[in-house]
Amino acid sequence: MVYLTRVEHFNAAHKLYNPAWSREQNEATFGPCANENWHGHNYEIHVTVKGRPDADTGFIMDVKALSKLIKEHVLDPLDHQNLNIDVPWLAGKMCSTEVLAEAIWQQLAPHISGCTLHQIRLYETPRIYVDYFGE
Ligand SMILES: Nc1nc2c(c(=O)[nH]1)N=C([C@H](O)[C@H](O)COP(=O)(O)OP(=O)(O)OP(=O)(O)O)CN2
Repeated sequence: MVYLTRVEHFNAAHKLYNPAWSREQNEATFGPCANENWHGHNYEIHVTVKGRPDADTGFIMDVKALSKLIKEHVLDPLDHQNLNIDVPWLAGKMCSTEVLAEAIWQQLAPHISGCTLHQIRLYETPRIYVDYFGE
């Protein structure tokens, strides 16, 4: 099995805020990440597919085609958006890195053909990242 990864990036605003909780509970749990007036991140996403290289092309899949799929289904909906407000498929969800990685998988997986989506690695900051394997 061979693993192929495409790295992309997007910028977005969000806050970590549970609307079912009081402001005090949100601030106690999430600290400055609960700031009502939002904060932003330069996210980096690593999308990994797995499969066997095709005998004719040597490709698991054309990585340029993978890049186009990521652009259409992930970057265009998320880049320069407010994750809590602007993205229909995140409506009602907590916008943590974990939840975002799972949601990105759900958006992308149905469009990968000829090989298998293996991993979404999502960096919220250079020091915080999540790996999601679809389970
Ligand atoms: N389990 C999680 N914990 C936290 C998440 C998350 O998505 N999952 N997110 C945050 C915040 O969004 C927060 O903004 C993180 O940014 P920051 O504090 O700047 O992160 P760094 O640790 O990289 O920055 P330092 O300058 O090194 O403190 C919080 N928790």
